[in-house]
Amino acid sequence: MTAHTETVATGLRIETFTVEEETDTTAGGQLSSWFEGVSFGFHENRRENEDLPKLAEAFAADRRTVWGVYDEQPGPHAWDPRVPVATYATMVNTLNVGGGRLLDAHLVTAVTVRPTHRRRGLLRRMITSDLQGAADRGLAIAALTASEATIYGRFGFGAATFTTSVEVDVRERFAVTAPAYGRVEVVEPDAVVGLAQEIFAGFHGRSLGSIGRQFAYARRASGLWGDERPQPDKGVRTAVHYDDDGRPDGYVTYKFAGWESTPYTMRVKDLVATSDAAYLELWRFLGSLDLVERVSFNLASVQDPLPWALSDRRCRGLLGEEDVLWLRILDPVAALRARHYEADGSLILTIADGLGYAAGSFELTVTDGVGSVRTVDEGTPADIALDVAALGSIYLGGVDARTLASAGQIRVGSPEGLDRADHLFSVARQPYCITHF
Ligand SMILES: CC(=O)SCCNC(=O)CCNC(=O)[C@H](O)C(C)(C)COP(=O)(O)OP(=O)(O)OC[C@H]1O[C@@H](n2cnc3c(N)ncnc32)[C@H](O)[C@@H]1OP(=O)(O)O
Repeated sequence: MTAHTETVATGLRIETFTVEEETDTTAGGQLSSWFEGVSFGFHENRRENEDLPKLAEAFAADRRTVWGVYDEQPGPHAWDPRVPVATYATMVNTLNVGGGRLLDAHLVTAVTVRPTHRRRGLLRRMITSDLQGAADRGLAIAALTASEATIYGRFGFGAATFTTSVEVDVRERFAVTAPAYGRVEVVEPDAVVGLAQEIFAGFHGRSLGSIGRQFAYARRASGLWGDERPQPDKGVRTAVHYDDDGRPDGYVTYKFAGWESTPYTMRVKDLVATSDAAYLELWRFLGSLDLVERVSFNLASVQDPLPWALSDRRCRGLLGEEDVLWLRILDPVAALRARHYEADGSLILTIADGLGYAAGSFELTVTDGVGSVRTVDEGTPADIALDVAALGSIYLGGVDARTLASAGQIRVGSPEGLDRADHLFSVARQPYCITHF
């Protein structure tokens, strides 16, 4: 259902619409054509018409708003003008901001601009208009996962959470030393969806930096849906760990890389645990898979306990680190108030924001882990001065203020002020987001 249409440049029309259960999913319809645009932008296969109803159901459940830019003056033989030359989508889900607090965040996804229309300001047009709308609706934070690290800083987003890619040698020398508990069951895909949602909810509530998952996630994790299409991926298997009282406290879904791929490798698709102990039990299970020599996992925490729980820590090889969540603070007062703090103190910070939303000087005072924020006069000497993108990076504690000061991203009023900034924003457990959207 189209909510809004606007001409953005000569011959270019922007349309935003929401997806509902009754949305037309036939080939050539608005939604089907929009998916064609997204698939083109990410170099994926064309969509199968039969998949559309399931994708529409997922988008309706997520309450997504979808944007398309249409070329009204296509050249001769140009592709179907119903297929947008630029796409964009948003939804709201929760971000764990520490201490078990969940804050609604504005999530941006499916951003593409056709090569024939790139670098003419279409992304800028969509994202600035969208961020304004999110700010108007009172959302304090926007978030995305970025295809390239060079795109979103200019719009005020900073990299905020990180994961590591690991490869674990699970041959004879692999052994988890932590005491064993509970039991593992292999579970059928149909049962996985509910279990995955339940276990993820437990993880989400206790994990700083976690983003709530969209409708399709549990289906993809279980193999009911494949990565490319909402059709079963019959190679995906799931094991669920139950604690000593029979409560599910973790699951892992995995897929064999094939007999041609040596060493024989099992790829973890999704691994969610509600406690460190359950996490290690799932690794004990993965290490017990016969005929498998290596297990790969690309969403491990940067503070992964696994090597410390192995009798031979060198079984676990570190391949690299990736940024996951990028945050854009839209309302610094609301965002800084919402966050849980592990230390008390006060700080004056001056924020620069090219788009204006977060610009100003603020005093943050934390008492018993709860922040209160007030605006202060512009001339007030600041302890730290930073761009809103740098604030997004330190907001969850994924990088400390000192590191950003060393990198020239934070200007320091006094060494003591930097100490306080470090103290206030630091976290014992690094933020950990295992949701891509
Ligand atoms: C949240 C997500 O969905 S992440 C996925 C992002 N999408 C992709 O990676 C798919 C492939 N790429 C694309 O579709 C496009 O190149 C996009 C969406 C990245 C950029 O769209 P465009 O319409 O070309 O961007 P636009 O013209 O508005 O550029 C805005 C600014 O960003 C800069 N920019 C755009 N893309 C990039 C890039 N890939 N790397 C560095 N800078 C970029 C432009 O130079 C411009 O800078 P300026 O305003 O400071 O001069």
